[in-house]
Amino acid sequence: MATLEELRMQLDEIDDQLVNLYESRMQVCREVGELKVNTGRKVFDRQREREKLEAVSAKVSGDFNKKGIQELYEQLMSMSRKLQYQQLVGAGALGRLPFIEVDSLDKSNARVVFPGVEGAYSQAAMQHYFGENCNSFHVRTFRDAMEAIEEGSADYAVLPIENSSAGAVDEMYDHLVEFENYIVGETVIPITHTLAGLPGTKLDDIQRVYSKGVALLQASRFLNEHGNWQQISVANTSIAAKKVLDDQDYTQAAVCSAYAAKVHGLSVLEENINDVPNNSTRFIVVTNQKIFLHDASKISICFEVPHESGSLYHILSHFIYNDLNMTKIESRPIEGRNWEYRFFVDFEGNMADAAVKNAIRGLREEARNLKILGNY
Ligand SMILES: O=C(O)C(=O)C[C@]1(C(=O)O)C=C[C@@H](O)C=C1
Repeated sequence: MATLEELRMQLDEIDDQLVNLYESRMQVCREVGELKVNTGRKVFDRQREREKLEAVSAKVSGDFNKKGIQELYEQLMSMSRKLQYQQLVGAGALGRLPFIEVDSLDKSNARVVFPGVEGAYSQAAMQHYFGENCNSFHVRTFRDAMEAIEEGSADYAVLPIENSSAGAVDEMYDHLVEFENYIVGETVIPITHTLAGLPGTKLDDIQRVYSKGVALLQASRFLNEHGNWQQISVANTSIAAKKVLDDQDYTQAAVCSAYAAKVHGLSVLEENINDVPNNSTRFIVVTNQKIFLHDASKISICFEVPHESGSLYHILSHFIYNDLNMTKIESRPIEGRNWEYRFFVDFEGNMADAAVKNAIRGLREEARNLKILGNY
């Protein structure tokens, strides 16, 4: 029986041949790449890849090896595609950037919209990004704000996208797909909820608590200590505060910021009722123009993948191969297609970087309905 050393020597010899063959194969793929640059033919040829996978698996025996050779060839062909995308980018075949680079945003002349009413967290985020005295107005819902941007009655909207404890604001992800609006900035602000009521309200008198659903969730520990309180979701925390003021009802309270309580003449009945300390929310700044700041460092995209094994894995390999750091992934159901999902990915980079152009080229060919949501 052969020793381990002898067997390893045999493997080394086989691997030398494999490495040489790999290099030869890639050299031919490079030539194919040149041909594609010159003819404008697409890099990804799904039909050819399918035929290749069938052909190679027919040449080996046994299920285990059939599966193995298919996986190996999927990888090989994915490497050839990436090489060819690089060639296309190198030859300038990407054409113009889909977004226009700008040096700065004209914050002082901008008209900005935020959802909710005076005192909303979105207003605080807006002031944090655009300055306290920015020219602003408010609308009721996130959708209303997206519409105001799309139709041009505002230049920018400030909207929540993610909370540090409650996670993604799902509704915003769907709006980013639906509307032709793009993310151009982001800002994170601390979120400290209070329980607010009419001056003189006693905790024992409270029967109903109003707030945005996600804010009720973030204060669930405190609210659950008062299990008899009915929790009612409204469009916004500041709208909840306003409702308590308007109704003049001592059995009602709102979960909102101390600032919203003050603006609406309510008393803070209980301070800081967050479940977790350091609760904060990330807000995005949205506009209807395809622009990005020259020092932008994060890109958000969304795409769909064919409903088949390995498709997400292959799409994500474009980030790995181009050395791009993926910072977030979310999925949302695709409307009308049960159990199929659209993916949202954030990764580090600037649209003008070669690595980013290269990855986007690959993603555009291989994913379905790729949309660049913004570079900021
Ligand atoms: O045949 C081509 O067009 C190639 O570029 C080669 C190759 C491969 O590696 O075999 C690579 C990418 C295509 O999607 C199909 C096949």
